[in-house]
Amino acid sequence: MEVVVIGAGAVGMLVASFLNEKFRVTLVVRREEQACKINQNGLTRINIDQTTSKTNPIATTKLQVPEKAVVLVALKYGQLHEVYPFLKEMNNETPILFLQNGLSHYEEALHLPQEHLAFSSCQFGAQKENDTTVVHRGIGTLKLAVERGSKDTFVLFIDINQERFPVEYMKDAEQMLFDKALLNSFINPLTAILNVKNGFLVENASTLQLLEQMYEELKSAFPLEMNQFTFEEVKKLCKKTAQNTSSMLADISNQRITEVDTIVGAIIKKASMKGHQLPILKTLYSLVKALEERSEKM
Ligand SMILES: NC(=O)C1=CN([C@@H]2O[C@H](COP(=O)(O)OP(=O)(O)OC[C@H]3O[C@@H](n4cnc5c(N)ncnc54)[C@H](OP(=O)(O)O)[C@@H]3O)[C@@H](O)[C@H]2O)C=CC1
Ligand SMILES: CC(C)(CO)C(=O)C(=O)O
Repeated sequence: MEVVVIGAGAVGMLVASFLNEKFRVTLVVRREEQACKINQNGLTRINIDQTTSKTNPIATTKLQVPEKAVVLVALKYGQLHEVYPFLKEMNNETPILFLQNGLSHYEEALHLPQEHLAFSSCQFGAQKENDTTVVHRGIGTLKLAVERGSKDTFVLFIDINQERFPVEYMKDAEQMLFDKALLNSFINPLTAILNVKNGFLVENASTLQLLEQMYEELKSAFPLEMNQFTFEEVKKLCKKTAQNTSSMLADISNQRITEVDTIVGAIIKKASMKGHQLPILKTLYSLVKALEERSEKM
């Protein structure tokens, strides 16, 4: 089986490096410079135990997918619109797996013509060190839910090292994405605003209290949806990815537009449709927007 990973950022490089231990992997990158570096030096993954693993995917800037390949989309939400036209024209039998956080891409992806479509919720931490090196910053499950088509098409992760890269198959893609957007709403805005790593949020008494208050606020807006969602899960993810720079903090630090709309904005919208206001989350949303605006002016 061949795998094509579109996007060689933190998640794309980490996932490609694990999959390349078993399959032929092509990484579609945006910059020629990154393609050359990966083709010359390979891809290096720094594992949690500080050991390194080297693989040799093929890197290219050409968006091409061979027959019988599975396509993984590892772009940020805001970058998806650049590849939708290509995905639409691709063979209908080519399976696509989306790896984004947030909710907005769910409905959009459903309009694609492909017969096999899946979504995932990545609970690991990944950080891009440079164009050829990715740091695994927290072992966490990659949850995968097949939205349509056959589950067998997406068994590609099954033989990957389960200790370092656990995978869990989920039934309901929309619920899975919603749960992850909730988790990200706790972690991402606060880490971006305070410029701290994920672990800080549960080590600091004031941020821990704020997380608890956010949990109560969200629970009163989504009592049924959060039936199985405990505060322990939030703490667990902060601890598991303690050393990670959240993707939102990485965006703010690099003066890029964040995914706050598809994550926090989408949760606020859902709550408001049910007649609930989320004052704490709305404040965090505005603060992240303020940081984005400040970057634009710099
Ligand atoms: N980082 C993390 O720990 C986690 C991230 N996620 C989610 O995973 C998704 C990806 O995030 P992450 O990997 O951190 O993001 P990054 O910004 O690190 O990676 C995005 C990559 O996409 C590349 N890119 C942009 N446009 C194109 C294009 N048209 N064709 C090919 N490549 C392109 C960028 O290239 P260039 O470098 O040239 O700009 C960049 O390397 C997000 O939705 C995020 O929320 C989920 C869990 C954990
Ligand atoms: C899992 C977590 C919180 C890791 O930082 C993440 O999803 C992100 O950074 O966007």
